[in-house]
Amino acid sequence: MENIKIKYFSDEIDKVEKIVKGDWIDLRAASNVALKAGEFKLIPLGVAMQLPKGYEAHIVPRSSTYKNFGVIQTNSTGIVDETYCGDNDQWYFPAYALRDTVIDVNDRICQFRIMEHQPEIEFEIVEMLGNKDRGGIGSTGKN
Ligand SMILES: O=c1ccn([C@H]2C[C@H](O)[C@@H](COP(=O)(O)OP(=O)(O)OP(=O)(O)O)O2)c(=O)[nH]1
Repeated sequence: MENIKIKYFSDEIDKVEKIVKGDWIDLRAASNVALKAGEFKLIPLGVAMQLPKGYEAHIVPRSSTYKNFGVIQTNSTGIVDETYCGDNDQWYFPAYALRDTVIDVNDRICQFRIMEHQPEIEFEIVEMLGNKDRGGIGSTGKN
């Protein structure tokens, strides 16, 4: 069991908890947000966290986020660094609206999980990798 210190920036959102049906942990909009089609806004998620040592967090949309709210997450996956743990390091959801939309405070708009950092990596420059080519993108065909 890992411990995560969490600070809330709003009393209007429910506390973070694992939703019984999903493995990832849902996050909520911490304010009412209206977006016009084509507009971008950083939506505050109302939390800051001290992640366990050696971990980062990955934020992605919920599968239903686009259907419910008409927004996509502009960075596709948000990475929260372990060092992003100051008292003002609130988490945000970068949202791009494809239609006029309203997101209400406390709506569950995205989800996160923690991941261990990748191992330390050293790059070794070579002339040849010496392996068989797999083939380019799509080279295995459609069916
Ligand atoms: O969807 C996201 C992605 C990132 N962050 C926070 C946590 C992360 O640690 C910090 C910086 O993110 P990142 O390093 O991906 O952004 P950058 O564009 O490289 O900015 P910076 O110069 O702050 O590193 O912003 C969020 O709140 N939401």
